[in-house]
Amino acid sequence: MQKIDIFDTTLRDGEQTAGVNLNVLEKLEIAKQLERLGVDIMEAGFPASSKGDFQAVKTIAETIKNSSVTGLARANKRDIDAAWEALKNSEEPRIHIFLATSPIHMTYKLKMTPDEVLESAVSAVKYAKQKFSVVQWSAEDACRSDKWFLVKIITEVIKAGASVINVPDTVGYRSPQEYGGLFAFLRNNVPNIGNVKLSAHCHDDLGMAVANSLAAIENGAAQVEGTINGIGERAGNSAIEEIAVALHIRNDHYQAETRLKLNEIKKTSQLISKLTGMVVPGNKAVVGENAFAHESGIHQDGVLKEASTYEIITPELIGVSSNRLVLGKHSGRHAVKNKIKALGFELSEDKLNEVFDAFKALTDKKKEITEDDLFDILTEKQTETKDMKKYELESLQLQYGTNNIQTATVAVTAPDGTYIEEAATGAGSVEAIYNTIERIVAEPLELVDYQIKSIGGGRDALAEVHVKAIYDGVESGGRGSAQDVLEASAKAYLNAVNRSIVNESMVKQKVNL
Ligand SMILES: CC(=O)SCCNC(=O)CCNC(=O)[C@H](O)C(C)(C)COP(=O)(O)OP(=O)(O)OC[C@H]1O[C@@H](n2cnc3c(N)ncnc32)[C@H](O)[C@@H]1OP(=O)(O)O
Ligand SMILES: CC(C)C(=O)C(=O)O
Ligand SMILES: [Mg+2]
Repeated sequence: MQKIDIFDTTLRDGEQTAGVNLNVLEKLEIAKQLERLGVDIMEAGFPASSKGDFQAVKTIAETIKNSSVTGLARANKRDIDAAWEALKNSEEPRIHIFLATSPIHMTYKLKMTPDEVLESAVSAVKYAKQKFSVVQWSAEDACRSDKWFLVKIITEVIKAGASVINVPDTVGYRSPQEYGGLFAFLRNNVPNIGNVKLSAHCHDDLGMAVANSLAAIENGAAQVEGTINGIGERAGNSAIEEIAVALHIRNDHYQAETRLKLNEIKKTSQLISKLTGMVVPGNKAVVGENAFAHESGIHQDGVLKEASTYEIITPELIGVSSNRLVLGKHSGRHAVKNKIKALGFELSEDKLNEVFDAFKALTDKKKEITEDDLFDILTEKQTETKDMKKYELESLQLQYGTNNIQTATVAVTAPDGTYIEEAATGAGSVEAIYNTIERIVAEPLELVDYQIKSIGGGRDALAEVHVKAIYDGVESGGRGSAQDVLEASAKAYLNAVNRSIVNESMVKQKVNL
């Protein structure tokens, strides 16, 4: 099994993400977590770029013991000196010098000839080698460079003292086949390539960063660079967690491994998302909120029977406690039944069908059905008195205006089966509804208490209303839940009426006995 070094650049290339700016303490916290994750090398920043970054790299270099710490430098003495001052007290002082080698960058950005670039790279590496035990050199924009020029400059910087050669796809331009091919080409054509480690550094402009990094490994890269959650300049860098998990899950194919503690991945991802403000998309591979969530009935059924039917990665592998079966529009009976059991309910097949129907009806109104929603359906279904005829809400309509008297129109089916529709007004919407219901029901009705709360969280949470009312001289509690507070209010009031009717009839039955 080949060992692949993980070079994490979350604190340097990751921090180059537009809008991200980490202070020293935030960088230090991330560095400690990267050390716990077990990255081999962390690039803590670019010491010459600012006082803050210099201080961050120095603090991290002096704190972290179980990962090597490095810093970026341009090919000039000032940057190399700044890097040395920041890194000299680290366990293994290591510098990362870069210089662009592509015609586009040399001509327009550096305004240097290839010979000047070669000379500058060699003298920077020689200078750095007098101070640092490990010098890494990167050919910026290597993938748009002339490959024979790459051979020439890499040969010379190795002679000058570089022990790691990085071949970045700076603008995410290459396909996996091409990028892997470039590594094979360099291995075959740079005479002293055997003296160094080859490193891959990919960007995600065309969505191929991770695939390219894996292709580099297949063609001799012994180090891969990237960031957690794939953050970074423009479309970002290779996501380290994806590379590491791919190597682990497909080690039959890659025959390579890292020393990362994979069960620290989720925590690391969450910390970095929190401190950078870069939200991880739900469908992101490995660390997305939905990476272990199943919504559709056929998948949920499969996962309940055997998780590996639809999971190639176990949640525990990356430090997530369990998968999630999300109850929603696409869920089937198996998953609902499983959740009902987990909530402690034993239902007959008939009751299960009723609950399932109510569940499906709710999915037309709500995206995700929470445990609280299901519990609400279950308690409603378990406690309803089926054999008793009662008032049922058919429709509710409100006319509302901030400075108006409110008007409600309520339609119900009465216990004798007749359809009744009434309208009434009130100072508020609930009062208008309750005045209308009082007109509908046969006996006098009086509201004693009204309370409302939400079931679960979120904007689409169900509303639950509890009332106390006296109907025909009998006091009863009533409850109603619905996504709309006014519908829940109407249901609760009618429920109180129905329960008074039931209570009254039970008392009568006892008297008759
Ligand atoms: C591919 C990458 O990710 S490379 C890393 C990119 N990261 C960053 O740029 C983040 C930090 N950068 C900064 O804070 C600033 O750019 C600094 C402090 C480094 C430099 O700032 P300034 O001196 O104002 O220069 P500015 O950024 O405008 O221009 C860059 C200069 O460096 C030169 N340069 C670029 N790369 C290199 C290199 N590898 N070696 C030497 N010089 C270089 C450019 O040609 C340009 O030189 P010029 O001023 O003679 O035209
Ligand atoms: C500094 C270099 C390695 C870089 O980030 C790139 O080329 O993308
Ligand atoms: Mg980069």
